[in-house]
Amino acid sequence: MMQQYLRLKADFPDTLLFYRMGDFYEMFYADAERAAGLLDITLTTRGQSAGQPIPMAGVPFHSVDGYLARLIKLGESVAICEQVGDVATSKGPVERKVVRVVTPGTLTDSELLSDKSESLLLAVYPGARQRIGLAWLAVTQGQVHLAECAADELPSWLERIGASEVLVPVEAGDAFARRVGAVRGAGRASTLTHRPGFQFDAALGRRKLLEQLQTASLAAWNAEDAPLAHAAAAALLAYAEHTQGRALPHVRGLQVERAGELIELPVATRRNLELTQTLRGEEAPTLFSLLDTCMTGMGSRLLKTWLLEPRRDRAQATDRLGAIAALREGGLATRVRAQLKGTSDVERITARLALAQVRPRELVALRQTLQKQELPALIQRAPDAYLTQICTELAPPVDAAALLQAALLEEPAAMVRDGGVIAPGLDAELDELRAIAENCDAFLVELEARERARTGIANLRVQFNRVHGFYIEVTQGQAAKVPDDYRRRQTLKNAERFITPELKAFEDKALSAQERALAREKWLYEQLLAQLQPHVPALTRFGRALASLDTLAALAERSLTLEWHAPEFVREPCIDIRGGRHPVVEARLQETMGAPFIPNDTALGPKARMQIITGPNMGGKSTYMRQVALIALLASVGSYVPAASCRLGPLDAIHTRIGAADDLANAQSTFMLEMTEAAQILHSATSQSLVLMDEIGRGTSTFDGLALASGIAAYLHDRTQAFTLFATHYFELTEFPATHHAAFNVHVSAADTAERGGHDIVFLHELQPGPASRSYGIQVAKLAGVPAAVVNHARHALARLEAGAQQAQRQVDLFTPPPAEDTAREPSAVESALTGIDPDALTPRDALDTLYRLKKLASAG
Ligand SMILES: Nc1ncnc2c1ncn2[C@@H]1O[C@H](COP(=O)(O)OP(=O)(O)OP(=O)(O)O)[C@@H](O)[C@H]1O
Repeated sequence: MMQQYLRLKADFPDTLLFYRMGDFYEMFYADAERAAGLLDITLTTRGQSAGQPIPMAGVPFHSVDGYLARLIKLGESVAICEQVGDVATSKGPVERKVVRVVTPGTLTDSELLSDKSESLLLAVYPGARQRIGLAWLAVTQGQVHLAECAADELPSWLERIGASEVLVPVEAGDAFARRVGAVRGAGRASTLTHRPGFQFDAALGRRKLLEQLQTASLAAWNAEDAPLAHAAAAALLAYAEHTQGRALPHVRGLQVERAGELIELPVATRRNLELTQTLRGEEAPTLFSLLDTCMTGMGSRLLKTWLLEPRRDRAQATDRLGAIAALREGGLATRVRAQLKGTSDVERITARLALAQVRPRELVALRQTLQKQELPALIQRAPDAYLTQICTELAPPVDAAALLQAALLEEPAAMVRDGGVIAPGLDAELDELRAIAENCDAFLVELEARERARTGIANLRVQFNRVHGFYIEVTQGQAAKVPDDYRRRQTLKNAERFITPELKAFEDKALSAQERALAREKWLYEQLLAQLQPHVPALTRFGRALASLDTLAALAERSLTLEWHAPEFVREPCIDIRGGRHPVVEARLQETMGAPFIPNDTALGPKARMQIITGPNMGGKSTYMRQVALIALLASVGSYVPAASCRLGPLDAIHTRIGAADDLANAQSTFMLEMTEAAQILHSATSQSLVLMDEIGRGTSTFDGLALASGIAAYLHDRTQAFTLFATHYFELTEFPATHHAAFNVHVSAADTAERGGHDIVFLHELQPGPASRSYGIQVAKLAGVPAAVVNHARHALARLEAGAQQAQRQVDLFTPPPAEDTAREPSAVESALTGIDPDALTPRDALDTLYRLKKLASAG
């Protein structure tokens, strides 16, 4: 057995091997030690190897899912090795095989996956000339994504995709693997898996893609000319198949992603805007948690993708807005959502069906969803092209529903191996075998009565247990009375157990009937899955249509409940918002204090591109800036927005630089991080980007900070010309608009409360034109509970500082551009002459002449 184990283990050196032995999965040697540590299970030993006991640890097979979940969370992969041979007939250890490998990027079990997010597998192939090929998929979805990028763009792609597991060629080297491994997507590190370089083969990848898509060309997807992505796809598909132990018949879609098509949302932006995670890493409250009232997991997952992948082109967003408008009419969204309630996760169930991993109860859930016919009727008359298209895709494959109806019990067992899954009437043989097993009880009662009469033993009992099978039990006192045809099976303290030829014959028949019924059910279930395979593409389409409808209906419901309005897309560059609100802050205010959110307007256009925002701490600057970004994002996604109206011009990116905690993990100081993020923005923002700068420069000394902030503002204003919201505490910056035509001052208002002698403050949260008149730091400190002595001290110190500053009357002009560096200066006559001289070619006489000439030139210059 150990030889068999070691042979199997040799194919999975870096993966924990769960080796099935009876009711347990066992691990040996280093695997056992590692798993014992990770799972906190007992480490024992079994047998010996080279005189040493072999370490062993195991988990019961019926609770394996819980252990798998924990290992996968820790980034481990597990190869599941099952007994595939017949225990009864095999000589030596029963044949075993690794049936699937569970890895972080290829999960399919519903127990291991989150309902609301995908687990993605990504392959990265570094090609020639600093180009990189990327291919990724979720095994539970039907689509492969391809992309190619320059080497320096790789980190942002990795962050955006946020894969759970990344495949890299072994040959790419440690430095490359470290670079890939260092990037954290979606707030977590991905597991890095090395694959042999030959698997990253472009020709093979193209062929595999053609096979998956069942077509002769990739041209329809615009994917012919992407050899590096094809190479990545080869490794991706090979690995996905390897882990599932079979082909992936449900993967039938392809999408090529090009950097320029999406609105760029760098990781800092996603984090700062708290799109799917709060700054503290929690799931709520975020924009996603506020929006996600979807009725199904597939709807929620689709909504998340929509939120994170808005397109620059507005066609898709316009379609969605049209559908939402139609769903808002006459309570249609409410009726659709009522129908969607209780809908099963068709997308995942279909994927698991395609991989033959689907459980009976999932199929019953699918059947119920397929049998619901009301949805198409509900939306078919809605006057919207997108909804009409969804409606045609919502026609479920009727044959699949019929197959499921005929084959499965109403409430089947959880596992096929337990039996009790297949409906009566499907298969005559199964029905017969079941009848035998069910008639057992009647036969036994009858046999007991007969044997009591024959032997005269009144307390004789016919019984069954798993170890000994059927037996007749007689107490010790009566044992002498048993007839000759009784054979002793077991002797207990107070009783003897016997078997008779008749009972033995019955036992053989009953047990084998039960066993055969189980085997028959398993076979019938496999047949059912095979019969359902042709319906996989239709089911995939059906699932996608349900998910889209669910997402749209949720957005419609949100827009009604939260009183949002449709945005308008325009060609001219502008961000024009009336009565804009921050949706998450507004919801929280309402929940916690029942207080209203103060709406604010934003008017950015070619002549007014930059707002310099001042005002007290706690005044609402950050909230205001984020709300503008969120409204622009929501509009681009194709959702209604928290504003009375919104006109939005072209948008290619949303950049944010907002103070965050030190990134200690990456050993960067706050200031270093601040400048790195600022540098990235200055390099990549364009005149169609929206840039949020919150208190840039505050991480260093006042003069340094102010100087840098003014430099950055000038660069964004003059060169980048992006729409910029620039919040600052440097009052000096309120002078900036005086010399920069497209910049203007606004401030969040606050008022002194007169009744307390002007020493307290109320925040009005209203955005008003012009600079703030003064700062309120000391009042805010007082509000925060800083001791009165400190506040008093500060107030006096402030008065002295302000008086001193007035006396000095500094006249530093921060915004005059620095003198241009004299790089383009013409060379002087002497320099030109010097360039023309070749000293090695000069005779002493020439040299002397040249010297006189140069001297003359110099004096002339
Ligand atoms: N428009 C608004 N209406 C109602 N309440 C608001 C509004 N804007 C902000 N607030 C409230 O004020 C709090 C502080 O807002 P915010 O963090 O935006 O202030 P800030 O000016 O950026 O402060 P700091 O300069 O200290 O970062 C918010 O948490 C919110 O509760």
